[in-house]
Amino acid sequence: MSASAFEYRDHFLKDGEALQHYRPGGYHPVQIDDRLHTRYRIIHKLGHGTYSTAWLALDEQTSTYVAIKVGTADADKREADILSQISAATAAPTSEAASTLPPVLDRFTIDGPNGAHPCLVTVPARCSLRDAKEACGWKVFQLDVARSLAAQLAMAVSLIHSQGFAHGDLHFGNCMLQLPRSLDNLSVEELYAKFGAPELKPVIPSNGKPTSSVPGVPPYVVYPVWLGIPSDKVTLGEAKLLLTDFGVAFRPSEKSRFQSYIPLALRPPEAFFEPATPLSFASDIWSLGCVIFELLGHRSLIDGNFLAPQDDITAQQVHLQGRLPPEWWDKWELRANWFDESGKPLSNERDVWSWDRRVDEWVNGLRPSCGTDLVKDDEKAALLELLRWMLVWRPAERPSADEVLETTWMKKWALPAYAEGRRAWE
Ligand SMILES: Nc1ncnc2c1ncn2[C@@H]1O[C@H](COP(=O)(O)OP(=O)(O)OP(=O)(O)O)[C@@H](O)[C@H]1O
Repeated sequence: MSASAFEYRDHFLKDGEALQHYRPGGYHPVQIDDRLHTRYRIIHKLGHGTYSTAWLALDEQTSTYVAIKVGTADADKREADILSQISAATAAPTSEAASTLPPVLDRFTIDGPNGAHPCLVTVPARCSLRDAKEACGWKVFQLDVARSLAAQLAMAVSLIHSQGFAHGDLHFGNCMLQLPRSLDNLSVEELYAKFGAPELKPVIPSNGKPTSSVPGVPPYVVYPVWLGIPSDKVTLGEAKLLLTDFGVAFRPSEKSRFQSYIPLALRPPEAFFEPATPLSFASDIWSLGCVIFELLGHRSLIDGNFLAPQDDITAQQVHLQGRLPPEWWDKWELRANWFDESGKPLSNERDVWSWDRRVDEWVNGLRPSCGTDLVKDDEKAALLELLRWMLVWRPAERPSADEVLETTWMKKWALPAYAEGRRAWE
């Protein structure tokens, strides 16, 4: 019997991994209280992605909690290598940016019914920035918190780039908030009392008849634990970033990468208009600009869920940055649906969202109602100067991550907020 012959007993299971991925080459059927690599006791589920399930485990040798990312058997196995290479090169204690990357605490392979699964042991995070925002009605961060996180993210990207790697998947779901180490003071029972014990959803054959289970399919799936916090409640002292998911990171100098894996709304335009030109560090800079906006705003810079077509995304980008370079403009087949030949939008003025409008309404619009500071005019001007540069059409004209850190907005607003936050961590 294959995994497709199974379903959850609870048909409305949200946040559960799709059962059909429990198949040869897919997920490993991890269960609560499993002991991995003889020392890691599985305590709870943290989440799942396309290529992994992630688990909270107790390291019985050190009595600390760790996160274990258990890859699918067909996952690219290089993530731990890449992280190890970057952290080996940044072991210098002076590298503040190194604390924004997950340490590789251990790595091993599990041989299971679905194949050999790479396992990466690292620190557990509190929640992603996306989940923190989802948990907040206003979908905002306090202004200083947003500034500090933006500085840390730019520092993390600068560090990765300095080691020759591009991240390739910079988005809100891969930016996490660090968890205070005080979690280690909790026993497993106390942790369950505080955050909830694992909720198990039985997996049953779709014909409903009891049958012996298939080794590659777990007898139950687990709801992920919520260790997180609503975005507006994050204090400056708690705003410690962890940039995760190096599953598609790459070294542009070693191997050309043409395909972008990043969600369309944050995907740089060269991925669409120049599919035969390799992506590079500048592609991360475009996405970083989008994430910085999203940190400050209650909405993403480019409006687009996974259903939004590429042309709709391109049209919004043109509303922001003006006419495309001529060779791209000519290549854009559906251009005439949105713009005349001169680049003038065909839609109503109220449907055209300029940089100014996006900052006034999407960054500042809700801030008075939820009692957080506004981005004032001098900061807005510096922020727009930075974002316009990061989202320049031609990749070669975008700033490097180091240049981003040298801009007025970073030096006058983001880095000072980060420095103030650091004092609260110590
Ligand atoms: N260190 C961690 N601490 C807490 N949760 C984590 C951690 N690492 C991963 N997760 C959770 O597991 C999920 C999957 O992780 P990740 O995005 O790294 O996996 P992936 O399979 O590479 O996903 P993608 O579909 O983005 O390629 C994350 O969205 C997050 O909820």
